Amino acid sequence: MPISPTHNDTLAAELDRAINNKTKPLGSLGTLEALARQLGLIQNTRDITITKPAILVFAADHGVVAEGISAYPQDVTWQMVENFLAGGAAINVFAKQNDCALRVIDAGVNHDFGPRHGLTDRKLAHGTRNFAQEPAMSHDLCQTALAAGAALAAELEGNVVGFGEMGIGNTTAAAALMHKLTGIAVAQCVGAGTGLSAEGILHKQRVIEAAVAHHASVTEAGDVLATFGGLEIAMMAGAMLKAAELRKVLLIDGFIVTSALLVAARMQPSILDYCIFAHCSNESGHQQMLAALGAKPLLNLGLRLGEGTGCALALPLLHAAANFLNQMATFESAQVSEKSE
Ligand SMILES: Cc1cc2ncn([C@H]3O[C@H](COP(=O)(O)O)[C@@H](O)[C@H]3O)c2cc1C
Ligand SMILES: O=C(O)c1cccnc1
Repeated sequence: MPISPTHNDTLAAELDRAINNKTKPLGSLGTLEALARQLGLIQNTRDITITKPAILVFAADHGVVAEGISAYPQDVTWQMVENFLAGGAAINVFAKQNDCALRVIDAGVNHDFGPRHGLTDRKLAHGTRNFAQEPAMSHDLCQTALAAGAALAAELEGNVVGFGEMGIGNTTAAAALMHKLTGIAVAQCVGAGTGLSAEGILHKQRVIEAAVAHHASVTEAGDVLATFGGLEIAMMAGAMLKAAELRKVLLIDGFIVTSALLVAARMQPSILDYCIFAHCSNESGHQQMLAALGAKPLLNLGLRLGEGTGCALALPLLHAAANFLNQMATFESAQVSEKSE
């Protein structure tokens, strides 16, 4: 199903009028005003609501770790999934703090968890293949991941969904996707990830450069995703597309989540109307990736973690935007004098 653009001149004018009539100098709530307007357009109403926000954290492993492109071993992926289930990760803390539901999805972790309370098992493989040598996924596997993500988004009860991820090596996949989908040089797409040295970053760059040369003929977004992506990235892209189709608000986290959106936006550009960019990550490359999407992030906290942490931290700003529009008095109702010149 196509994603409808949110453009609506009549509603936009109504929202602007409602925002401007609040007891404050014109424009003085800055970015919150733009946010309220966007929420109204997404929800197609002047009465915006934030109900049952949830963050979906997609986890999967990456064959490209065999090239030595991460500062941490692959086992950290499943160990962190255990940590999510035990409530001990940063995303658990921030989601709880902001009354946000959390759902952890095994999209393709290289570990057998067995049936586990709190883990949504959508495992499609024990990780992807090493894209330095062969495509990460077959076309069919990638399509299955997109469809599984869409099915998860269709189950959401709330109207705001944040996206997070866990997968050692996934900044390498995300950088390759960024290069292929924006044309920005690989050197500007790579960063330290979990903390590579300058030498490590250069090696990561060389690995990606060799891989993109190896797969030079791949250009279509779905093929780029299958060749360089991860199962968590593909499942996220599928969930994003379906969530936007269902007119949910999409909260976009850091470098890896934004790379999934790059893919989704290539498939359906109108998805961008539904996206709120939580923050600009410290992963070098994220700023340019956001610029390529014309995105203005809400926060700039120097985060470089992922897991959806930026989404959880930005959620109070969405509440603030909804609350000021719904609860502030107008000049008329509060009998406050309007601007005199
Ligand atoms: C303990 C730990 C917790 C994390 N939580 C998220 N990531 C983040 O780091 C990984 C990407 O970095 P790279 O591409 O360099 O491997 C992803 O799993 C991401 O979510 C973590 C990484 C570690 C080590
Ligand atoms: O921006 C992110 O999401 C990010 C950056 C570094 C490592 N993991 C995640």
